[in-house]
Amino acid sequence: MTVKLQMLGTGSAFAKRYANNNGIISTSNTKLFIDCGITAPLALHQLGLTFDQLDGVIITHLHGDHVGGLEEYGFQMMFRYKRKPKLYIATTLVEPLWENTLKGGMSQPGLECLEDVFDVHPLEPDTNYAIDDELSIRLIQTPHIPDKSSYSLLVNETFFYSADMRFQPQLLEQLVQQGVTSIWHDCQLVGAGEVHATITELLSLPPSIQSRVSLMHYGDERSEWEGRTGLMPFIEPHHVYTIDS
Ligand SMILES: Nc1ccn([C@@H]2O[C@@H]3COP(=O)(O)O[C@H]3[C@H]2O)c(=O)n1
Ligand SMILES: [Zn+2]
Ligand SMILES: [Zn+2]
Repeated sequence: MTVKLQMLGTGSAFAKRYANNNGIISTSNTKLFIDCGITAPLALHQLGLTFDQLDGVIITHLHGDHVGGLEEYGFQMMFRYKRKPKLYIATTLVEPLWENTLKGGMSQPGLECLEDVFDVHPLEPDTNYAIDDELSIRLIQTPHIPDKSSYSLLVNETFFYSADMRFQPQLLEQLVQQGVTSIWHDCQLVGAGEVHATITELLSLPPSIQSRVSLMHYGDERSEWEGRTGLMPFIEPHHVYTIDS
């Protein structure tokens, strides 16, 4: 059983050297986007892939660097490939994704709700969902923007993908105690960490946690930080990682 994860990009929302922090998670049967942000359609093309080569998408929250590519994804699947992609998303985000993000661009006669475009699979947090025989996903609600729902992903009980979240050392400790062996964490390299964990905060983690952490969702200043991130390597865009070995 091998689950692979390849990042289309590893950049922060404002990064220009790195595409949005979106991934492709795959098993022998299934290939899904993890988020589909503004730069995802171009990043996918640059990897030599097309939308019909994926089965669907898992969404973590409604910022543009995570959902800004969904209009093109939905339209390409509808008009070019004639198939509804799967959309795995927290129940709380189903209505706002349509009403606040997609409706303005996508609504027309026959396209009146999210289900008209996607095969929607609403997910409850703290519940494991078997995507296929090799892949289970659990959403964990984590703090990002006050009063806006945002979710991290726990994959096969062993891999934690923060998506966008503020520093939560107790949660990270608890996850490791429960058997998580690998943590991919968003990382703000410059400035105060009002909505993301900062590199300073992450460097305060004990070695037992740091040794499991890799850094993603970083800014264009990454090169200035090479060798200065403790035990935590940067995730490389486009590299194919095996995440549950
Ligand atoms: N309260 C907020 C809201 C947003 N932001 C910035 O906007 C970005 C949106 O995408 P993100 O990846 O969540 O990162 C957010 C912050 O850079 C921010 O800095 N403070
Ligand atoms: Zn983001
Ligand atoms: Zn965000």
